[in-house]
Amino acid sequence: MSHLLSRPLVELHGVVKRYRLGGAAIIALAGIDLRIGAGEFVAVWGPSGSGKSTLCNMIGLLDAPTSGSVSFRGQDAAKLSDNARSDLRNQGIGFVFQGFNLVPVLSALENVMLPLQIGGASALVARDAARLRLEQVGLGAQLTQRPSSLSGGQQQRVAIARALIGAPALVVADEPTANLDTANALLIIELMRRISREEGTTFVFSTHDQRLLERVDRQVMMRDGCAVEDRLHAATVATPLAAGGY
Ligand SMILES: Nc1ncnc2c1ncn2[C@@H]1O[C@H](COP(=O)(O)OP(=O)(O)OP(=O)(O)O)[C@@H](O)[C@H]1O
Repeated sequence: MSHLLSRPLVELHGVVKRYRLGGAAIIALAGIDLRIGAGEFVAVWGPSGSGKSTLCNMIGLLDAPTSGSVSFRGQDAAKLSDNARSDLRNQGIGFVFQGFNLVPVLSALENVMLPLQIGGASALVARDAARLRLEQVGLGAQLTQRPSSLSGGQQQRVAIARALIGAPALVVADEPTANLDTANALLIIELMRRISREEGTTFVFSTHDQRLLERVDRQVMMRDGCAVEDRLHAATVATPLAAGGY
């Protein structure tokens, strides 16, 4: 789907993020303009320190820019109260992290149920929805297992199921494959892309692994806080590795 034709879900205008470290100013983002449409599958690529995580935090409304604006579903995040911004984020955006961030004492099912229960859903409703999501990511047989008994790839699939449990329009994944081997990294990307295609969910993930870029529709290349390249790309589909993988 073209980012020029599709309705923008996220819009960044002139986004600058500056940090102070001692007396020095660090420019993490140097003025980013970006429009991400509904249903796009986007990789943010760049070397260490180029600003990928900072950009993900902006897109996910986890952090505010020093200057410039970030809008989600047409709403300028800076013009919302803290509560309204949290509501917008909680209802519209799911997150996946490099370290999976699962609760160790909870089962896979309980981990995925958690966001719905925090949002006020009954255990019955949350359990049914979580089971469906875990089946969708190929973990229907691992519902009662704790994270420590799952592989890294399986833990990240639980985290993806958890990110999707509220049916968000956008999933932001900061280096979701950094702790995985290549085979599992590719499976995770294929899984996210399949869900994006099936449900129209927008995915934005960061990576420093260039090999993953051929699996995405759009590549945003970061260098020194700037988006130096933003291009559409005909993604390679279904590899033998991914077929039947989960
Ligand atoms: N909280 C912070 N305080 C000070 N400087 C920061 C902070 N967060 C990020 N930076 C700096 O901003 C720049 C961009 O960091 P960022 O983490 O966004 O890059 P990255 O591309 O995600 O790097 P990596 O691949 O290593 O995670 C770096 O120079 C980093 O040191």
